[in-house]
Amino acid sequence: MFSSSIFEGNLYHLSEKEPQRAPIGVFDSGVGGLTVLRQVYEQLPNESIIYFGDTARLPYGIRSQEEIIQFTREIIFWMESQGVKMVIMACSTSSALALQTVRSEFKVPILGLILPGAVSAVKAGKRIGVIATPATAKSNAYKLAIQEINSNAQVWQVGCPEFVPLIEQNRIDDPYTKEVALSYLEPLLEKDIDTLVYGCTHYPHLATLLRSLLGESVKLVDPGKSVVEACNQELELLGLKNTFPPVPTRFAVSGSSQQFAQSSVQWLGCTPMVESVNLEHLNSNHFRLC
Ligand SMILES: N[C@@H](CCC(=O)O)C(=O)O
Repeated sequence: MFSSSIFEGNLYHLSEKEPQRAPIGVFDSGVGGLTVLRQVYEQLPNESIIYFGDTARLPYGIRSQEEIIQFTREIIFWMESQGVKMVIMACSTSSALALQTVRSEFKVPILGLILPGAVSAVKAGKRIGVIATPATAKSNAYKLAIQEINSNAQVWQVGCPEFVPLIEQNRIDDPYTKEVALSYLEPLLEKDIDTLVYGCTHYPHLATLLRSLLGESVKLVDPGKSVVEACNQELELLGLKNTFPPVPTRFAVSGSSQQFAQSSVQWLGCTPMVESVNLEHLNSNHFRLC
């Protein structure tokens, strides 16, 4: 039953009595992962979730690969200690720059956004634009994954350094955000793209604005939706789907819990209880030994 899992050779040996009841860990640098959480609520309503936002260290998109790998390790190490049965990297930057490295370092299955997003992009079109953080765009992760699936697909990527800070500051309706969005989309519109991939989980928060600038003909691909579909399949394959009533989502951040509670209320529709978690004590020593 396990043999067709993509985690073959890296199986999570669950020792608890009812592993299905364990939560799924979902993480991002900030509120971006809430767009993935929304998909989890829609597609996997029975699952319990631990959401972590690394708000003390965002934005990730201008960090080095070494930093992103280290932050990702610390978060997954913490999530494992909280007993998660699976981790969804709800962050394209971590998925692009850290997934390959950390997947072999942990027992817990870890899902990233790039491959599921690329599969959906290839189904949607052939002239594909990707908007992403500078680190993700520079990594070429989406472009390589898309062209590996369809070598005829044409892919143009644009790094969008201003989007994450604007979204985290809740400046979505600010005219300046529209100006910035137009400058990022213009080169893609000139290429006559038929599909646009949200190469960062923060960007679906700009869906209304982006749709108004793109017109109706360009298809929007949300890798967050695709990774949750993949998660559903993995849970099924591993016999880990929760059949019990879920517990309320636990929210944790590395920065100010109050600030996160305030900024996430508009996306969640309620004010969450948010814990502050200090990942510093998990620092390098443990990982140097790995
Ligand atoms: N949500 C982001 C992280 C962006 C950032 O912190 O720069 C991503 O998907 O890449």
